[in-house]
Formats: sequence, C-alpha cells, structure tokens
Amino acid sequence: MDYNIAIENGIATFTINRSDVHNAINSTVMDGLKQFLDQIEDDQDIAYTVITGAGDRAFCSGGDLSEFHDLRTAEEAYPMLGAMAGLLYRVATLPMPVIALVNGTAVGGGCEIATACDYRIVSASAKAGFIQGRLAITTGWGGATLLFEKDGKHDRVFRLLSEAEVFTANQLLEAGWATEIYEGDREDGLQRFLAKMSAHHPSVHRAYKSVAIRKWTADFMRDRMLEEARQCSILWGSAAHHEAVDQFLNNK
Ligand SMILES: CC[C@@H](C(=O)O)C(=O)SCCNC(=O)CCNC(=O)[C@H](O)C(C)(C)COP(=O)(O)OP(=O)(O)OC[C@H]1O[C@@H](n2cnc3c(N)ncnc32)[C@H](O)[C@@H]1OP(=O)(O)O
Repeated sequence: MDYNIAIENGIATFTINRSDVHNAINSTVMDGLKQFLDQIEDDQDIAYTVITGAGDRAFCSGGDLSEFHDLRTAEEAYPMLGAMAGLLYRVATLPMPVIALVNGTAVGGGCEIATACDYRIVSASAKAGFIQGRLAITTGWGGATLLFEKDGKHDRVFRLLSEAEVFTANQLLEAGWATEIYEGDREDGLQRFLAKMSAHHPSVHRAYKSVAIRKWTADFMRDRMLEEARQCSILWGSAAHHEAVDQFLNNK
C-alpha cells in the first residue's frame, strides 16, 4: 500500500509509504489523503493528526515526477495541482492540531504538505526546501499561499520560495519553519512534543484552531490556493519545465 492510515489513542496518522522514491506523492497517495480527511474531519475523538513519511530517509519528495510528467499542458496539470491544493486546504483547516513529523528530506510539494500542518517537528538530520524553482515551476499545491499566510516575514518567505535552496534542520528552526527539532527516534520526538500539549484538554487546542481557521475562511484562502495551482499549471506546460524534469528522470 502506498499509504497507511492509523487511528490510535486519539491520534490519527497518515503515513506516505513509498520510501523507494523518497515518499513522492502519486495519485494513489492523493486518493488516500482524501480518504483519511473524509474519515477524521468530523471525528470528535481525535485530539491530534500527524502526517509523516515511511522510513528514515524522507518525509516526502513532492509530486511523483515519473507519473505527473505525463501531464504535459496547463489543462492536463491543473486537475492534479488543484485537487492537491484542495486537499492541503482541508489539512490546514482540520479542526484539531495537525503535526508534520518531518522524519527526513522534504522537498518541493513535501514542504507544501508540511507547511499545511500547524506544527513541523523535524528530525535533526532532515533537510528541506521549496525547490520547485529548479524545475522552472512554482509551488502548485497552495504552499506559497500557506507560507505567506502563516509567516508574517514577507522578505524571508519570498527568499525561501524564490531561491529554491535546501536547508538543514537548524537553519529551518532559525527561519521559523521548523517548530522543534528532535534527535533519534521519531516516536520519542513526537511524544515529547505532545506531552506539553496534552497537559491541556483537546478542546482547548480545537478552540484555538477554530480562531485560525476563521481568518482563513474570511479571506478566501482556498480560492487563493487554487489560483496558485492555476498559475503553476501555466509554468507546468512550459518547455523549461519539461526539460528540467527530463533531466532529473534521465539522470537515474
Ligand atoms: C508536483 C507538485 C510540485 C509542487 O506543486 O510542489 C512538486 O512537488 S515539484 C517538486 C518535485 N520533487 C523534486 O523535484 C524532487 C526530486 N528528487 C530529488 O531531488 C532527489 O531525489 C532527493 C529527494 C533530493 C533525494 O536525492 P538522493 O538521496 O540522491 O536520492 P535519489 O535522487 O537517488 O532518489 C532515489 C529514488 O527516488 C526517486 N525519486 C525521488 N524523488 C522523486 C520524485 N519526486 N518523483 C519521482 N521519483 C523520485 C529517484 O528518481 C530515485 O529513483 P531510482 O533511480 O529509480 O532509484
């Protein structure tokens, strides 16, 4: 299975399970994420949601370039980009705290998924970056909208996106993207983080989450994420993007 869903002790976990391709997102994982969201959105017994990647090398390497490179034009790419932007809006607006357990490399759309979460608990050995610019595209899953929305520092966000660099966990902490860094076992890292939050009733976290969501619904964040996907789809159809992906796939 390309993904796993587990709901235990009030924690719902979605694991991208494609470690041979650094947990790249294909359409099966997108379907799985939709199923996961349908299952948990209205479940009052879930205190926390966690998104992570299988194995210890990668959280997620973004869209599966082997599969999605078949989408050649803006018209072909938009349904995939828009669908994923819609899913990440749903992740961002889940009624409980959502934690990205960044167990390894997160690049491209992998950073967008993590940004959609409320917290990013990052392995000390992980690296991450919005590298979409290297492929002559922008974020296509609404990640730039989310990042500008969540991080008030305009120039820092602009550079993070447009310079398309990969950063260490410490640099990500300094930049304010990583919430906390853990050493060693991911479960220990998660439990340490949750221990502080669990001192208070889950309804407190849900109440604060609803304050954040209210703002995002009022200023049409979903529409803006879809517009970002549409804009990316135009670059997706360009020769520069096709060449960059051909180069990545042919270097295998
Ligand atoms: C589509 C949505 C869009 C968005 O809206 O944001 C994006 O996500 S664009 C960004 C897409 N992602 C990338 O460009 C990342 C591509 N991958 C890499 O740069 C590197 O693989 C890595 C993640 C930095 C890891 O490098 P390394 O440790 O050297 O491993 P390999 O490169 O040898 O990878 C192992 C294996 O995995 C395959 N792989 C990795 N990422 C992807 C991917 N995104 N899609 C498809 N396949 C991927 C890679 O090709 C290797 O395969 P084999 O050679 O068959 O072993």
